[in-house]
Amino acid sequence: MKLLIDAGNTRVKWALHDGRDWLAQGAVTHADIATLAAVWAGYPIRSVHAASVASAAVTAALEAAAPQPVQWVRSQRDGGGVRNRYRDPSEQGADRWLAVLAARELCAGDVVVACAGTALTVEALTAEGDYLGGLILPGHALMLESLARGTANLNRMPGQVVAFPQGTQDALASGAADALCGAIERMRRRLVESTGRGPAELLLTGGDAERLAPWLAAPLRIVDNLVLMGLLKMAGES
Ligand SMILES: Nc1ncnc2c1ncn2[C@@H]1O[C@H](COP(=O)(O)OP(=O)(O)O)[C@@H](O)[C@H]1O
Ligand SMILES: CC(C)(COP(=O)(O)O)[C@@H](O)C(=O)NCCC(=O)O
Ligand SMILES: [K+]
Repeated sequence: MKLLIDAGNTRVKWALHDGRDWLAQGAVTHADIATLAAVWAGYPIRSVHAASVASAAVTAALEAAAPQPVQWVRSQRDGGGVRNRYRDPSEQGADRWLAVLAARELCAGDVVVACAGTALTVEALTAEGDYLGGLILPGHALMLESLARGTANLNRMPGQVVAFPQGTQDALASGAADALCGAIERMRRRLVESTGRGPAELLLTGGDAERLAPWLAAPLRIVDNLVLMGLLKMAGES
């Protein structure tokens, strides 16, 4: 049985896979990583495969909780039928590379991969397996927090997402939605323009995927734990 771990900047997501099925999964905040040791001790785990974009303290806590040595995965130049066009893959968050690898498994055609977590990342992958690159933006919570912190008047709850906001709370909610979804839709349009083909698929994952989905133009597919799926793929090949 394999333990797969995706350590993001807000939460650690994990899952167990026995070679055929996903058996268990969970998510904890950084403060609760130590509680995972007792959970994982209940399973016959043979190997542990993990990706982290979090702090050294988080990776150390995961190594302490894991029942086997952790095999840390990093972004690569090539693999799984994908060529990474990032100038320096060692600079890139492993979660981004793994989401793209998983997208390659799920979609045969051109695809935009949006991971809505602490940050929003938006990746462009062609049918030929060219991962062209991607965007990094503040995620939904960070965007609102930065406005609350950096201004005198915007520390308030967001309202409704509407076309023409006529109050501060609606303006905040709608601004965040347009920034996040606008970035995704612009990337989707650029990918279509650069390939000259029909519409690209959109895969959406991360803790805010359900929040963003209603604001995005269809068609789109929400995939839970895309990064863990990419980890499983890499673990199988290693
Ligand atoms: N149970 C939860 N705990 C924390 N954040 C959550 C939860 N459910 C949804 N979210 C949302 O998901 C975001 C974090 O998504 P996640 O994919 O876990 O991020 P990361 O990979 O950066 O750790 C938060 O900013 C929050 O808006
Ligand atoms: C962009 C990220 C902050 C996203 O992190 P997350 O929202 O998943 O916590 C992370 O992938 C990261 O730190 N990347 C390094 C820089 C890069 O990918 O170019
Ligand atoms: K992300």
